[in-house]
Amino acid sequence: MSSDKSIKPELVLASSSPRRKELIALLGLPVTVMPSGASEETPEDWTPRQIVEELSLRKALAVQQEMKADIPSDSSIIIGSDTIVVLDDVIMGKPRDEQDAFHMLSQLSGKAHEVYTGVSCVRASDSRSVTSHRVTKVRMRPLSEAQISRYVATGEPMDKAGAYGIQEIGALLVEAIEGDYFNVVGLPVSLVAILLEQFEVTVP
Ligand SMILES: Cc1cn([C@H]2C[C@H](O)[C@@H](COP(=O)(O)OP(=O)(O)OP(=O)(O)O)O2)c(=O)[nH]c1=O
Repeated sequence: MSSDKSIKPELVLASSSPRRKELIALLGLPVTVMPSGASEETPEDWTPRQIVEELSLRKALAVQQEMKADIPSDSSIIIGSDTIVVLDDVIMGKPRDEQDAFHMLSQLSGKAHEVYTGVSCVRASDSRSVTSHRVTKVRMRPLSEAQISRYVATGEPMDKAGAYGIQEIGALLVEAIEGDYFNVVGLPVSLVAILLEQFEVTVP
């Protein structure tokens, strides 16, 4: 056994997502949750990669600014994340209302799309940041209008990009995925582990 000289910091999850909270626990480090009030507005001409990377950094930096009011622990690392669904050149965030959810699911029906998730880690003490993203391909089975209506009526789509949750009833709509499942759920945990290595933080 080698001696463990790695740093064990506190993680601060800059998110209100219950899925991200559950997933980050897999890293086995102490976690505090501080939802970020950062704006999710982006310019029309940004690429999917730009959107998820910039927004994840924006969310983490907003929480870092808030933490300055408290006494920041030097070893705290703030983690921000953002997920979008991309169908050809259509970018889908969370639906505005049930009608929007129905429209998104009608577009996704019977086709493959990409889920982009950005992750940003910001060190509280000096604002050093590392940011990256992952892409997962998801193919949905063809859905009838009645099936989409019934799914929308469950209320599940409303807080999720692309109006579905692969980890819940939305699993029944998905035919195949290619890539990181956790990326679709909203936090690619192995990418978080890779980014944390940049701060000499090792996790199992
Ligand atoms: C595609 C898909 C998305 N999602 C979720 C992940 C994200 O929580 C959400 C996309 O919205 P985001 O804006 O990425 O995140 P959020 O508003 O839920 O939380 P915060 O900004 O505070 O971190 O969609 C699923 O839970 N399952 C899925 O299958």
